Amino acid sequence: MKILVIGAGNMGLTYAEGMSKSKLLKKRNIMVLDTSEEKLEELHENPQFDAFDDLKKCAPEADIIFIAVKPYHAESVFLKLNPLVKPGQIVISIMAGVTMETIKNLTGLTKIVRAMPNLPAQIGKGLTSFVASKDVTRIELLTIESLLDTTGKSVLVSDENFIDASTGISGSGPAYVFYFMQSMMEAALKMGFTPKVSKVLVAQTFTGAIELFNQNELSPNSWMDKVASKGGTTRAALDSMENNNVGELIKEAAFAAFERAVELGKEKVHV
Ligand SMILES: NC(=O)C1=CN([C@@H]2O[C@H](COP(=O)(O)OP(=O)(O)OC[C@H]3O[C@@H](n4cnc5c(N)ncnc54)[C@H](OP(=O)(O)O)[C@@H]3O)[C@@H](O)[C@H]2O)C=CC1
Ligand SMILES: O=C(O)[C@@H]1CCC=N1
Repeated sequence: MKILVIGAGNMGLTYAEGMSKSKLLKKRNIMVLDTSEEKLEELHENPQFDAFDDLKKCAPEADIIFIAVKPYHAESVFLKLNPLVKPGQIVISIMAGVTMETIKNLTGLTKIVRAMPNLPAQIGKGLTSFVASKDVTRIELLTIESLLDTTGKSVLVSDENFIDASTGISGSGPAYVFYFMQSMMEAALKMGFTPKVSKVLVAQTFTGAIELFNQNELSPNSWMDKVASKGGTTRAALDSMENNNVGELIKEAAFAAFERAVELGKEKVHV
């Protein structure tokens, strides 16, 4: 099996590196294509991959074409791929919003997987939701799941709408966590801690809370109750958040990302 990754940015390279460790692949069966001179220079020095700047030289060879360019480059890539592909090739797209229908119409391929990963994939702690067109067989789906799992966990969803929805939760979600961290670090600095100590206070608090949360089935609300003493400091903070509607604003933000993913799917992408 040969895989072509188009777009060697944050996510494309992460997946290329993850998949190259898969037992399903023989050595050097990952081809990577990018348009940036700088990226190509780095890729040529990487012994794990074969690097390309021309689709004609690699697209016909691939069993799986993994597309990781920005959504506004999607159409240009699809139109260049169209005359080069052959039936039976599988496209996996991780581009936010770009629909399976667009991919099918513009590439002419019918075995399509739309996936939504997130940035912690870079350290093997990612979450990828994915959905497949009906032409993808059960065995192919198992192969794809195993490839996606090289960067963390995956969740197969029943409907494409859940890919846009999961973009609002897990795809964009790491940025919401960083937003919260940033605010807590700014508060720590304002209280007089050094940047170094502020970082440790915040990072270890997040790590500890997540590890506790993952230990059992308790809800976040139940964990909040364990931290908050009646009339104490945590209650003061949680009341302040409630009074300022922080919870509702976070939900609104997640829906803004979901809606933006749907919108991206309707926008005409640039050629
Ligand atoms: N970053 C994230 O957390 C997540 C991103 N995604 C999705 O992943 C996709 C990639 O995002 P990300 O990795 O952050 O983006 P990057 O900009 O880091 O990577 C995209 C790469 O593709 C290159 N490129 C542009 N046009 C072409 C082309 N025609 N052929 C080949 N390569 C091309 C870019 O080169 P150049 O820089 O020169 O333009 C760049 O190296 C996006 O569609 C995004 O929606 C999904 C989930 C999470
Ligand atoms: O911001 C974006 O559009 C991409 C998709 C999810 C995370 N990053």
